[in-house]
Amino acid sequence: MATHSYSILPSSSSSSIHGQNHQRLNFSSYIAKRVLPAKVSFHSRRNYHLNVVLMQDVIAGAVATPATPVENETPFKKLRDGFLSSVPSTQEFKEAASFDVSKDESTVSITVVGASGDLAKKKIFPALFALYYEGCLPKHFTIFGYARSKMTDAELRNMVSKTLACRIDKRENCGEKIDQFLKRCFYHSGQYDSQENFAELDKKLKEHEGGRVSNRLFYLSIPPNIFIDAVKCTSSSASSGIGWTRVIVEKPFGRDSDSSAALTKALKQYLEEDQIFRIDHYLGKELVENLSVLRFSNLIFEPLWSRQYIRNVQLIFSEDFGTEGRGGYFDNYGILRDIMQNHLLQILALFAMETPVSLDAEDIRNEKVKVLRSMRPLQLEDVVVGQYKSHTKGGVTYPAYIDDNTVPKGSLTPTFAAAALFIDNARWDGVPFLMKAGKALHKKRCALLH
Ligand SMILES: NC(=O)C1=CN([C@@H]2O[C@H](COP(=O)(O)OP(=O)(O)OC[C@H]3O[C@@H](n4cnc5c(N)ncnc54)[C@H](OP(=O)(O)O)[C@@H]3O)[C@@H](O)[C@H]2O)C=CC1
Ligand SMILES: O=C1O[C@H](COP(=O)(O)O)[C@@H](O)[C@H](O)[C@H]1O
Repeated sequence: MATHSYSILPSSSSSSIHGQNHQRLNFSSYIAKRVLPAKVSFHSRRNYHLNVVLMQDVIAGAVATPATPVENETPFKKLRDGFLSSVPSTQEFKEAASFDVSKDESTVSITVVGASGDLAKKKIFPALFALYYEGCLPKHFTIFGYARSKMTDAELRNMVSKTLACRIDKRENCGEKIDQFLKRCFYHSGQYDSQENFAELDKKLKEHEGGRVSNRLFYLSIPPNIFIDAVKCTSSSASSGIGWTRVIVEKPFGRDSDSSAALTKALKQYLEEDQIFRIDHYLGKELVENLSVLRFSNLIFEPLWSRQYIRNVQLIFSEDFGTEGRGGYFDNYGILRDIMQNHLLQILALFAMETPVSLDAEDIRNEKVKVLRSMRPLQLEDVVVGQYKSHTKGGVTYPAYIDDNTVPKGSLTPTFAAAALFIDNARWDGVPFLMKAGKALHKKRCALLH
């Protein structure tokens, strides 16, 4: 396990956090169960958290059940029932996607832009395989990896195969399924700003689509500073002529408020809003989904969920590994923009928000926005930043952040940050929300303590 020492960086290299609330698509642990098929809408039927299976057990067991309250048909009860009933089955996902796996003759082509990278390997390909394994992809689908790195189809398949596992309940025919899935995976090497390279991709996609109605999904698994180039080329040279074209945009959505607004404006030049899907995968984690169920499904929690009973709230993210070749992305953003401004801030907003009017995505978003607007601007004296140094333990030497050859020499980008945030409203007045996030720490964990 890598245990690095940290150097504290000068305060000039720290950033203030401006709460933004762009993400709206929840993936279930990166298993985008409602993402892909023909005619599919990215908005779930219930419009909100879908993957809440384990919470029912918690509610039934581990979490104290209060004396049975008198249950009138109150808005709270409706909301609670909404949360409790939001346990989808695979069948429900298929229905939500409104496609028939066996009959639909349209195609879905999924292009993972940045396929050579960390996110693609660790999460996107495994998630796509999980969808395939569960029968949630339509009959005709193709997956293309796209990146600058040179790779053959066979090399991509080899890379992807190392990350696939049958994590789902039934493990029958797993090997066979993996082989079938890999046969649907292809690779095209190109620049992110080359219309010509995207036109070549378009040609290959058309060959696979075979003249059917073709729906295309582009997953931008690349650093945000190249989103616009990629979207521009996608839109001009590789969008679908006879079907929908959609783009998934990763976080961080810009570097600050201005660049975020500029990114939105630029995306709108090439895409309609309903083609853009902004993602924060922490919203699909069980911990996060369970949070809302726990809170809004139990009457006992409501009176306890405030400054009267909570002294502080801690949001902790730590990883026991460093950047490991991701400097090309990470060094431009640092831990504040990589983790705090999006993942931890989303959790904070969900934790602190008032009860939404309904489970509708807009109602939940509105409550989250109110929390963010009530937040006090972060003061420099309430932030500490640091960067991991080299460390030797048990004869093993772990590299410093700046030893990663993808990190620019002398970089001061923070890989660790801790901050105290405050929400100036009646519920949370005076309660510090303490965020801590770091790479190359003692252990991998994400925790919410209060
Ligand atoms: N890694 C993760 O677990 C997660 C990442 N994300 C988000 O996904 C996106 C990609 O992250 P991740 O995969 O980790 O990053 P990587 O550093 O692995 O970059 C992905 C790919 O983008 C290309 N690339 C990297 N840096 C540059 C650059 N400066 N200019 C042009 N191309 C570049 C590389 O492909 P090539 O050189 O072959 O073109 C690389 O393989 C980020 O927005 C990140 O926030 C979100 C959730 C989790
Ligand atoms: O968004 C990101 O998340 C991962 C951590 O995700 P997890 O689901 O494995 O906890 C992080 O490694 C990466 O730096 C960041 O971009």
